[in-house]
Amino acid sequence: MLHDFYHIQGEWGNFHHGFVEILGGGVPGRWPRDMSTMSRSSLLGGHGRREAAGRLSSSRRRVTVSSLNVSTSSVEATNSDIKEAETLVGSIGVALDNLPVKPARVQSGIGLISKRELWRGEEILAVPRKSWITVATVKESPIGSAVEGQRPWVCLALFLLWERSNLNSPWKSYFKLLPAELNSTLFWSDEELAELQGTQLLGSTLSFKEFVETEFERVRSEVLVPNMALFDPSVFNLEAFSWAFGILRSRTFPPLTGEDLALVPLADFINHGAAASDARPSWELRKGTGFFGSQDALVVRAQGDFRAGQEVVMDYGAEKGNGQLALEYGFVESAESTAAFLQSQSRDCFTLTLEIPEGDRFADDKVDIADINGFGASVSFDLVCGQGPSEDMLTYLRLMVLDGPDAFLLEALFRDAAWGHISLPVSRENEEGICTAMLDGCRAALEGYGTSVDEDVRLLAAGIDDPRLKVAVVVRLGEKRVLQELQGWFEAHLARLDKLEYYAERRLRDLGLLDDKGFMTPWVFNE
Ligand SMILES: C[S@@+](CC[C@H](N)C(=O)[O-])C[C@H]1O[C@@H](n2cnc3c(N)ncnc32)[C@H](O)[C@@H]1O
Repeated sequence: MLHDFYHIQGEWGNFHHGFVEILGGGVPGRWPRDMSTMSRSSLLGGHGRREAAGRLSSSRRRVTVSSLNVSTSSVEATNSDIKEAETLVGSIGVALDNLPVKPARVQSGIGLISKRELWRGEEILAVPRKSWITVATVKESPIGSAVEGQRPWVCLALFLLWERSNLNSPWKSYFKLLPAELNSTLFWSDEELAELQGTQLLGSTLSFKEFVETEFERVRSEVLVPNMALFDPSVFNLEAFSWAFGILRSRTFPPLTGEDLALVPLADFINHGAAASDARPSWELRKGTGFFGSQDALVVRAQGDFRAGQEVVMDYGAEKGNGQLALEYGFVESAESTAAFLQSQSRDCFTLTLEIPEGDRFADDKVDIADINGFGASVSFDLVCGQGPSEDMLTYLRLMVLDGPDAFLLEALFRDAAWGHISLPVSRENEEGICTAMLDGCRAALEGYGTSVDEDVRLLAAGIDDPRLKVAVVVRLGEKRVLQELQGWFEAHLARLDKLEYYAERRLRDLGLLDDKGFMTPWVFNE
C-alpha cells in the first residue's frame, strides 16, 4: 500500500520516520528479514535521467547541488531571475521596500539576503494566504472539478503543470523561477545511482520512483484520461508529474504540509543552512482575524542572528540526515573542508528497521508486548553517530531474540511488566543473541556497499568535481560510519557480557537475597 505524500518513506522510512514509508519493496535496513540481502536494491528498471517535461521557460536556471560544503555549489541564478523574483514579490502583495530581506543570487540558486541585522525569532516576511497555492486554489481553477477527491499533493502537482503554461497566471513570475531540473536523487541517471550501491538512499530513491510512477498511473486513469480536453498528454506525462512531485517535496515545509499542503512563493526562496540556531520552525502560520481584511499569513522567522548582507537560511529539518536531504532537496550538508567533514558526523544517519519474525514461535506474545509499549511488529530506529543504540532499541532487540529459559517473561502473567524487565539485560544468552544479530547485520550491510570507508575518504580528500558524485560519496560514507560505530558498540558490549547483571541476579537483589557484592545473603545460605 502506498502512503501519503509526507510519509512516503521506505524503511529509511523514518529516517526520520517516514523517510520512506513507502512500504514494501526490499528497502535496505530491515532486520532480521533481509539480514543477508540488505542494501542490494536492484538498479534495473530504466530510471534514466529525466528532464522536466512540459512547457518550460527557456530562461530556466539549472540548479546544481552543493556537496561537501553547501556553500560550494555551482548554481546559476541570473540577474534576470532576480528581477523576476522582485516582480514576484510585488505580485503577491508584499512590499519589497518594507522587507528586511531581498531575493538575491546565492550559491544555492536564489536565496534571501538580509538588508539589515536580523535577530533570532524576528519576523522576516509574511505572505498572505491569497498568494499561496493551496488545494482551495486548485478547486477554484478550471481543473478543480476534475481533481475532486484527489490527495492534496496530487491536486497541487497537476495545478503546477496546468498553471505554468498559463500566460495570465498570477504566479507567472513564480513559475518562471521554478528550477526546470532538480537534483533530488529521484532524478539521477542509472549511472549516477550506481554510486549509491548498497545505500539506504538508493532504496528510498527507488521507492520514491515507484511511488510516483504508481501514483501517475492511477491519476492517469482516474483524472487525465477521463478529462482529455483539459489535460494534454504531452504536458501531463510522467516526467512532468515527477518534476511537480520534486518541486512540492523540496519547497513545502511544516506547518503547510499534508492536508494543508501549500506552495508559498517567496517564503520558499529560503535555503537550508547551518546558521540556523533556533529549534523553533522557521515557517509559522499566523491566523487572520478577518477584521479589516486581515487574513492568514505564512510568517517566516529568522532561526538565527544574521548580519546585513548575509544570506538568511533555515534548517530544513534538524532530524534529517544527509540521505534525506539528498533525496528531498538534492544536496547534502557538511563542513567547510574535508578534514572538518570527517570530524563532523551530525548528518550521518542510518535507519534500522527491526521486526519480530513472523515465524518466531513466540511472535504473538512478542508483538503483544511491543504493542502494549507503543511499538509494533516492526520498528524503525534512526541511528546517528556518537549516540549508540537507544534504550528502546536494546529493549526491542532483547524482545526479538528472547527464547529458551527466558521465554517465561513472555507469559501473560508478566505482560504488563515484561518491557520493564527486558529494558535491562535478561540473560547472558539473550544479550549475546542481540550482539550476534547486530554484528551479523552490520557486517552484511557493510558488505553491500560498493566502496570502503577508506576509499570514500580518499576520494573526498582528492576532491570531487561532480556535485552528484560528491553527494553520493558523502551519503554512503555517512551510512557506513554509523554502521561501523554500531558494530564497535556491539563488539564492546559482547566483551563485557560477564560484567553485566542479569534478570535472575536483579530479582534476588530486589528480594534482598543478594548483597551488594553479588553474594547470597547468609539467610539464603542457611536455607
Ligand atoms: C526551498 S528551495 C530554495 C530556493 C532555491 N535555492 C531556488 O533557487 O529556488 C529548495 C532548493 O534550494 C536548493 N538549496 C537549498 N538549500 C541549499 C543548500 N544549502 N545547498 C545547496 N542547495 C540548496 C536545493 O536545490 C533545494 O531543493
